[in-house]
Amino acid sequence: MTLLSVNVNKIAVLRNSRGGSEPDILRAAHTCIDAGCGGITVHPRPDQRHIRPDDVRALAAITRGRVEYNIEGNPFAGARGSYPGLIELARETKPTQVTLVPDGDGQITSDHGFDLTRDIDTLKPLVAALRDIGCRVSLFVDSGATGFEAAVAIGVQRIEIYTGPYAQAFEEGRVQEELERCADTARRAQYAGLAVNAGHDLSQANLGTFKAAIPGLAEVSIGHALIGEALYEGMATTVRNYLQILR
Ligand SMILES: CC(=O)[C@@H](O)[C@H](O)COP(=O)(O)O
Ligand SMILES: NCC(=O)COP(=O)(O)O
Repeated sequence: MTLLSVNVNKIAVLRNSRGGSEPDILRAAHTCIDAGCGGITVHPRPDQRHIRPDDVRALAAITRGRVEYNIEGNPFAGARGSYPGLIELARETKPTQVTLVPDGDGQITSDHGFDLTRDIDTLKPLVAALRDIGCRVSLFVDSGATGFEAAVAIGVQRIEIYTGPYAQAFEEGRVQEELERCADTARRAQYAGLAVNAGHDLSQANLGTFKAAIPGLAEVSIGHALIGEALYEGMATTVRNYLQILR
């Protein structure tokens, strides 16, 4: 069974749009956990547009001993600002897994993975620091990535395949080539000794096809589509509840 880790960034986007504490990110996480998800994911960014350091800490407390906790981000992000930084947050909160992602500070969302051949020396001390803290370490990579043996040699345990291009291809009805690229990437990573996660723009529409093509897929982290779908699927009940009050 592939573990579903729900990314709750978008709950925080909504909350931050008004200030205050609604919608409550912890209530949302509890709801996902009670519904049976296997993990909660956050991707704090240095501009704190959604997940803030206090959210990272509070979610660590409610996930501990119940489900996996996955913190994603660029370890160098906000290096010059007041944002505590990914490694410091991991040291404080001890998540199950840290997924390193090579985002720029102001990037609107993640849109590429590491080049393992070029980035491996930079990653080495970070991976070591995270392993010392006791976190599983995963690296965000594009389909078609190479250099998995080198990643294993520095202590990396998983990759997360960036599925944005897969989701785009699926929507455009030309999925086969990108799906095969993802499957080949997963096979090579597994052969090198890495477990394989996947994420970005996965949805109820495109997830089944992806899972069927990737034997042994360990985890998917899903936020944007899942939160949007939850709005649609919960909307009718909520409207009916309001109408009941107004009778
Ligand atoms: C690494 C990845 O694909 C996700 O974490 C995605 O970037 C979500 O981040 P945002 O919610 O900030 O777009
Ligand atoms: N790692 C991917 C993730 O956490 C969620 O990405 P998305 O579903 O918000 O695109």
